[in-house]
Amino acid sequence: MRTIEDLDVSGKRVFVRADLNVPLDGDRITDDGRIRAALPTIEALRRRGARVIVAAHLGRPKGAPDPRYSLRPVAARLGELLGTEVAFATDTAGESASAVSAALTDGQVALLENVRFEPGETAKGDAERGELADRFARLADLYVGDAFGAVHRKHASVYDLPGRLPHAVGGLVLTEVEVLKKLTTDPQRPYAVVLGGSKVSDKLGVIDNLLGTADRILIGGGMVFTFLKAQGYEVGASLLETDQLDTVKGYLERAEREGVEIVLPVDVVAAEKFAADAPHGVVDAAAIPADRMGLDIGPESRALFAEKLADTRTVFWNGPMGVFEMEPYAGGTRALAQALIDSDAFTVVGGGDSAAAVRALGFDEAAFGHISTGGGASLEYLEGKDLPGIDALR
Ligand SMILES: Nc1ncnc2c1ncn2[C@@H]1O[C@H](COP(=O)(O)OP(=O)(O)OP(=O)(O)O)[C@@H](O)[C@H]1O
Ligand SMILES: O=C(O)[C@H](O)COP(=O)(O)O
Repeated sequence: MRTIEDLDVSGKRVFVRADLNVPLDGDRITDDGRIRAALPTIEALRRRGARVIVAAHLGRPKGAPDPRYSLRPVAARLGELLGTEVAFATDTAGESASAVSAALTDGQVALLENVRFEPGETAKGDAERGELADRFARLADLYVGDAFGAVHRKHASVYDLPGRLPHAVGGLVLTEVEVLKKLTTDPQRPYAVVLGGSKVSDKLGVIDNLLGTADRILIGGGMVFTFLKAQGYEVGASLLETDQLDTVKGYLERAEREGVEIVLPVDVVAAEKFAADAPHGVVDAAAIPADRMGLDIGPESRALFAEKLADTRTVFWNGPMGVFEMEPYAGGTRALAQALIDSDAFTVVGGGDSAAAVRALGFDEAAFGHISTGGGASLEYLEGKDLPGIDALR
């Protein structure tokens, strides 16, 4: 793969696909980690006189403009971090984008509005994605793929556009891949993987592959309930992927056959509703009341998870253990982060929300081996799957 050093960027318009999918509270950015991670590539291009057009997605809007998912606050933060004004295009590949791109001078930076406001970005059909990629291609001379968190998405700005412009891989993608490679090629053992979060169906598939490589798999977060249900327990109003129950039963059987330990919580913090002020309490994982939802792993589970991590040499963690954004359900994630710090393992934390949780709960990033910007992306890398956003850059 060509790197940005291999491109002659001076005076050229360079389309940089970054992952700026940051958590927001209204229009306030609650964690800017992904914006910071995108800076080195943008700064390197600016220094060399490129006209930088940054494109990114935010959340999962439905292929049409939606003010809740506007990247405008991200443009402002990016400008603050770069110490220069960032022009903002109010559309993604329309008149505003063309005008902003045409007005850039050497070293200037612009951000396009959320690429997922265009239905073509996430379209299944090649033709529809291709049509949008053609419009993107008219905005720029060169392409740099640096959105590590989105490389597992076969989307127009990630997968189709690089085929239409001379392209290179960005430094963030290179760094991420280098670290994750260590986990796929002969990790030091015991090797444990901790899975949580809420994108359950996106992430369950990784377990199939992990059963062949990890020694222990610890399950927390919203992922727990599909496992508990598969074991025959009631999970009340908790997050549940009913159509995955058979798959999960298969994982549990295979784990047993192959001697891989799957560690599930023994207690959970269950609440009457998805709210910080809802009545809540610790219940047995095998007896979640019908009107309650599990929003965190309980104290006994935290101790159990810490014990299962204490002797590990390598740990990959993706997905918060609970709804850490609300203090009553942050304890599990806090305890897990502490257990990783207390172990002697090489630790990799993957995922936008997982990394945000570590920072929001006040941990020092340097206490972890690596904090990856990719959640689903890093899992798919570990699964050994083809990543469209990397394949397209080869
Ligand atoms: N028990 C639970 N019920 C519902 N939501 C939960 C539960 N536990 C954790 N979550 C939520 O999971 C979300 C994070 O999940 P996600 O799978 O997106 O994590 P990530 O891998 O770090 O991020 P990404 O894949 O987006 O990079 C958090 O917002 C958290 O509130
Ligand atoms: O948050 C992420 O994992 C990436 O930004 C990709 O987002 P997506 O899961 O909505 O494609």
